[in-house]
Amino acid sequence: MAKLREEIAVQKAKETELNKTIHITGYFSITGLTRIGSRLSETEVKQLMEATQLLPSETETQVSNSDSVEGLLPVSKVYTDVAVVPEQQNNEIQHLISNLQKVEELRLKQRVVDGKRRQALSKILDIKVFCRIRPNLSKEKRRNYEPVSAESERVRVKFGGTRKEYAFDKVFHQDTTQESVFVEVEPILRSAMDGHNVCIFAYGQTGTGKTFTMDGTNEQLGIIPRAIEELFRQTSMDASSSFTFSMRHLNEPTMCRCNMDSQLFDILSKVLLFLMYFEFLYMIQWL
Ligand SMILES: Nc1ncnc2c1ncn2[C@@H]1O[C@H](COP(=O)(O)OP(=O)(O)OP(=O)(O)O)[C@@H](O)[C@H]1O
Repeated sequence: MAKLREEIAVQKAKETELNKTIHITGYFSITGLTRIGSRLSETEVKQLMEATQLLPSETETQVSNSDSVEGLLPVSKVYTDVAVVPEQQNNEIQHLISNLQKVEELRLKQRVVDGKRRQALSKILDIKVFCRIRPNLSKEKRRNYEPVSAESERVRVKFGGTRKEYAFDKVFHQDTTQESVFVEVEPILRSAMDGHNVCIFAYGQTGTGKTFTMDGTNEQLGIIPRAIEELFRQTSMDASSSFTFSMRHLNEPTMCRCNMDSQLFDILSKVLLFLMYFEFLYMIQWL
């Protein structure tokens, strides 16, 4: 009998020891779960706890003090402390994460496309020379002959028995709208946003339409206001970057009045600085 009692005491001691181990294992498992809690849904945590038989049965609402191990919280207390993310919030978080991944992928794609566009533009955007022919104004006397005839890239000028022909990248005819002129200039703005220094200038004799082309009127905006508007529009579309532009607007009216003789005209043509207009130097500089 005494031996039997001794045996029972040993078994009880073993049982107590085993219970301690279960609580300790349970505690650390749940602590681990709370660390990754933000990634697990409530159901997932429950399933895990049920699998390890640590979750108290639904009927078990109260846990006696004897359940707690010295220095450790009872299992039910630990369970309620677990920071479980509710199912709906978890879905929203997963949705947000997948959206962020998509945005990041799109950004990467855009960077590749930007790189290609930059390469393409640097090939196209050399020096471009355009010629705009001003229409006759109502106050001007109509001549019975046309001193200027133009094609899409050539202009022929007849004056004093001489004829001259000039080649351009593009010729804007008399009826060309401000918008059509700006469309040709627009790629240069993209180039400015890519970090290149760009310059647009108009050259020409007084009254030929430099101010009209660059500034325009309230009804017919010229290159400068359209360019500023377009720059703001494009930069506001890219919230991930910040842009700093510096612009200079130079006016050199005397030069064309004093020196508009054929000699200077020829020199300018030869060094490829020729434009029909030269009054405004409009510089957009990337810093
Ligand atoms: N493409 C055009 N269509 C209609 N009107 C034009 C055009 N170009 C110029 N004009 C008109 O011609 C006149 C002279 O143009 P503008 O003042 O732009 O010349 P400018 O080259 O700037 O002259 P200046 O060197 O004396 O300042 C203005 O009344 C302007 O409205």
